[in-house]
Amino acid sequence: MLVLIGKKANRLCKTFEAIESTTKRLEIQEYLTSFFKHTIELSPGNLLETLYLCLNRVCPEYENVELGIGESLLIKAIAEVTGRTTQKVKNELAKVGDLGKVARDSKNSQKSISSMFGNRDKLLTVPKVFNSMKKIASLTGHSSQDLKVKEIQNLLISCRDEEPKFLTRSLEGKLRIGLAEQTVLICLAQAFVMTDKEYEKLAKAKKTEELNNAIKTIKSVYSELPSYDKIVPALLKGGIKNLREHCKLTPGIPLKPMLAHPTKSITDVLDSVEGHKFTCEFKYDGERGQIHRLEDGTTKIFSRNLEDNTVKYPDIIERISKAAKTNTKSYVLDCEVVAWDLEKHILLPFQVLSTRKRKDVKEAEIKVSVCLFAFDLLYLNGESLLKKSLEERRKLMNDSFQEIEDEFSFVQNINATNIEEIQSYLDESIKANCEGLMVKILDGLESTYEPSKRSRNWLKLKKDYLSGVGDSLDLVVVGAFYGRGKRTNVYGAFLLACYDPEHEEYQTICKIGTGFSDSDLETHFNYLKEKETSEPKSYFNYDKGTKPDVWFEPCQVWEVKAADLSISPIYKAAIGQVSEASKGVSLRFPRFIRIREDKKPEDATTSEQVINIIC
Ligand SMILES: Nc1ncnc2c1ncn2[C@@H]1O[C@H](COP(=O)(O)OP(=O)(O)OP(=O)(O)O)[C@@H](O)[C@H]1O
Ligand SMILES: [Mg+2]
Ligand SMILES: [Mg+2]
Repeated sequence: MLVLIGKKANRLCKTFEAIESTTKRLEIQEYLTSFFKHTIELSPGNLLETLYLCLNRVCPEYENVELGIGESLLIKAIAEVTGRTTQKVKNELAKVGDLGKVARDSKNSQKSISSMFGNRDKLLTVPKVFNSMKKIASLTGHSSQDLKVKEIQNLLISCRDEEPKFLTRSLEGKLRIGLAEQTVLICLAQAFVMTDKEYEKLAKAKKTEELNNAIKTIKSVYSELPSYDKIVPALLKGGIKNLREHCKLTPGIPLKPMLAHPTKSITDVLDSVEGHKFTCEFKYDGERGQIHRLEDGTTKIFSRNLEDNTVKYPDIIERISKAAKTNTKSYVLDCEVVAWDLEKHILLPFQVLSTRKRKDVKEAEIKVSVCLFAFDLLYLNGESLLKKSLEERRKLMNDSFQEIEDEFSFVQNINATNIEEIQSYLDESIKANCEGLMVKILDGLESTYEPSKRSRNWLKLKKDYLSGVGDSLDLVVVGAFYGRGKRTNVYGAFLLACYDPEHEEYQTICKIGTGFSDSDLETHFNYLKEKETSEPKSYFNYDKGTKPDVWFEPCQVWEVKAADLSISPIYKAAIGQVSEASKGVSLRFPRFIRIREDKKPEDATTSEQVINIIC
């Protein structure tokens, strides 16, 4: 069992070490729960900061502050603190593949600094590390690079033992100790239950029940209100029992959107919804928009990834108050923003929307008009609607908003019942420039809004994949091959990977050279050449036989269509999970569709989703 010694940061570091050294879920939970318990008992004021350090973040996810300090800045700081040349640090990195380990080894082999370990004032503490990281993440502008290096150096100087490793990795934004957010939530819930005085007195079965209930509560609260800034103080004040009361869906704080499950045929769909009342809606091809109207009258719009898109859509902000009826004061509305042809009154494809500017958009200069298609209402006038049925939510939405021609509309839908009706509605949706249909259960417990879940109560049915893979995949570019012939000045083909959150690694899935226009290839080359790394990242799972000419930092997600999936001896997606241990999955005839600006590498298609497609 873990020995907790020394000051707080070192204890946290020891916990990280213990977590990293095992892959057993229960052991990981035991380490972290015990650490949280100590923190709650001994220094509750540090709990929030501790939690953020575990999650490798400095603020709620939706504020989108990226740590991600570039490799070259870190190398510079490490070199200066340890008295090595940057070249030496780079050489080490090429050998070891993990800048964290390089920092630790350089630091620990350096004798002159060791005298500092005796100076307790210089030891790292959780608040010191957290505040420095927050400061580093917020620095911008001309002189910020130097200031960042200085701040990093200050931290590194005070590091000892394994601290440089975890600190460096955290600064890179890649802690990677195998600690998923769901695990952190579980441990937080357990720690609060276990520190309750009454808990020890309970019988064993009752204890298990309490723990399970607490975990359920915290997960559900977090998906409605993804902000530890709100949750941790509420927990410290009223414990887990009162959490739901203090932390509810709040306009202004985006919730993780409900996601849909892919299907491959109409009979698939009908099997799934059998016995339920359901609805078929057009599936519009634009960008998701979660519109929040706060009590104070402010309006905000958030993307699928909880990014604040308010400045991108001044036109939407302006019109939404006309669409809301007089009695509609505060709300959260789930919509799709789609490019719109004002003259012909028709939908335009996603490609048109993607040309719209992202920042500093002035209403008078907007070239791409959009129409808003509302499909769900999650909050209305001070009340969360998440637990209501879709039928009830839809009725409230229809009663609270009014359509405005060319600007705001409810999604088109019918309550079909048989294959023929669904087929003809699917054809109609394609004619209208939509991607296909969304089929949703309308009533009963299965029709509540499930934040962040890829639910079977929402099914997507796309036209072109009825007989193929069912859906496109969103994959990360991890490497490239130099082009030949016409493509000599750019990369000609790329190595793609899916993401496995369980092992925190990117697993290669195919080589792709099709679907690119000449201008696509140029765009990709110009963007990706800056992202080349000398060695593959240690968290890439690949086979030597597929080694590309250059490797990249994982930085971009591409939507890709494929004709089929097959078992492969050289690609690593879902390795060992669909066939023999040494085999993975690969895509057949992959074709590039578009860049997914709204997804980060870790939001890419997961190996579990790949398994679902192939099985
Ligand atoms: N009627 C609708 N109801 C719900 N979502 C809709 C509707 N019409 C369009 N959408 C869009 O479809 C998306 C879900 O399908 P899509 O295949 O585009 O997902 P995605 O963005 O690729 O994400 P993922 O592949 O992870 O599900 C929603 O996030 C939303 O943006
Ligand atoms: Mg879409
Ligand atoms: Mg998709």
